[in-house]
Amino acid sequence: MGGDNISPIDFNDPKIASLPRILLMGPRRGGKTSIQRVVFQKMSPHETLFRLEATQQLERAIVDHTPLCRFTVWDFPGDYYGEDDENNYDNDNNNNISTGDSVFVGDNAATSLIFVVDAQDEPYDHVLQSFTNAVTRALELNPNIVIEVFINKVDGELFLSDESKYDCRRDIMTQVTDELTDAGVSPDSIHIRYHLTSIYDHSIYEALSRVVQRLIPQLPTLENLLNVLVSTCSMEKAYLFDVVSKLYISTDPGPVDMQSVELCSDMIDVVLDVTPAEDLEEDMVDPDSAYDNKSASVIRLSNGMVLYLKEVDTMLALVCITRAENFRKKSLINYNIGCLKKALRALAQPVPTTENGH
Ligand SMILES: Nc1nc2c(ncn2[C@@H]2O[C@H](COP(=O)(O)OP(=O)(O)OP(=O)(O)O)[C@@H](O)[C@H]2O)c(=O)[nH]1
Repeated sequence: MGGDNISPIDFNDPKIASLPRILLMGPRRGGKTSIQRVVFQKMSPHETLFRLEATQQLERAIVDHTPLCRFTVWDFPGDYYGEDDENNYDNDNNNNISTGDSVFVGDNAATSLIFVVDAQDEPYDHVLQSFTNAVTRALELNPNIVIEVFINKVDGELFLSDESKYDCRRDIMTQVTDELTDAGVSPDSIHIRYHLTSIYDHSIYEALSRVVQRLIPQLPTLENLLNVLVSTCSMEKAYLFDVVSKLYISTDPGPVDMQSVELCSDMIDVVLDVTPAEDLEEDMVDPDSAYDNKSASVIRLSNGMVLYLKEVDTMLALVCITRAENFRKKSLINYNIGCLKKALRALAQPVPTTENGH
C-alpha cells in the first residue's frame, strides 16, 4: 500500500490526481476506515475494534500494486458529505483536499462514491437523508460519478440468516427511493448499486472488487481476453486477482459464484504463504518459490475440479477453475496463458501520445 511509504505521497501530482478515486463517505462509526485498513493494509478485522479512532480529517492512500489496477482511496471523516466542497481547503497538509478542487470531480478522474451505512444502527432515516443530499450534489457536479452503497456490519446475531440481510437491503433501498422522490429526483434516473458487506467475511472483498472493476478503463478488453482463454481451454471460470489486495479485477462473462471466488482468493493466500517476501518484491525466479513468473500452482478438489494459479503480471495472478479432464492438455493451457500474459502487458502500457498531446 502506497500509504505506508516513508516519503509523503503528493496527491496533487497530476499522475496521481488523475487516477480513479474511491470516496468513502457515511455516518460516524459506519466502518469506512475499517474497510480501508482490512482490505488495503491487511489489518485483521478484530484489530479494528481497538486500534481505530474517529477519522478527524481526510485520509488518502494510493493502491498501486499492479499496472492495470491503480487508484486512490479517500477516507472522509464521519458525517462529511462534501457540503463545503466548492470552498477552499487549507492545503498545508498533503492529506487535505487540494485548493479549489471538488472531491466529486477533481482532475476528471473516474470516481466512485461509496456510502457506508451501519446495518446494525437503525433507524436509517437521518443517515439516508444525508446520503440522498450527497448523491444529488455529487451528480450535479459529476454526472459520471458511480454511486455504491455498502450496507456494512451485516454480521453477528442480527444477521444470522440471509433473509435478514435481504430484508435490511430492501428497507434501505425503499427508504432511499422515498428520499429521492421527496427531493424531487426520479429514482430511476440514478443507478445505485447496493452491497451487503462485513469486514469479518469475504463479502467486503466481493463488493470492493465490483467497485474497482467499474473504474478500470480496460475492463471490456480484459473480459474479452479471459473469455477467449476460458473457451479455448474449456475452463469453467478464470479470474484476475490483484494478489496484494485480493480483489479480483476481472473475470470472463460467465456467472460469478461467490464461493468459487473465495476459494481462489484462499488459494492466493496459501501460495503467498509459501513464497518468501523478497521473491515477491523482486519478482525473482527462485526454484523454491511458489509465486513468480515461471511457477504455477495446482490444487485438485475432491469434486473433480482443478484450481490453477499463475502469475501474469507484477502482483497480478490468474486463477482458473477447470474440470480435471480438461486439465490434461497442460501445454495448450500454458500456451494460451502465455498469450494472455503478452496481451496484458501490452494493455498495461501507457497509451503513447502524439506531439500535440492527443
Ligand atoms: N461487526 C462489525 N463491526 C465493524 C465492521 N466494520 C467496522 N466495524 C466496527 O465499527 C467500528 C467503527 O469503525 P470505523 O472504521 O472507525 O468507522 P468509520 O466509519 O471510519 O468511523 P469515523 O472515523 O467516525 O467516520 C469499529 O469498532 C469497527 O471494529 C463490520 O463489518 N462488522
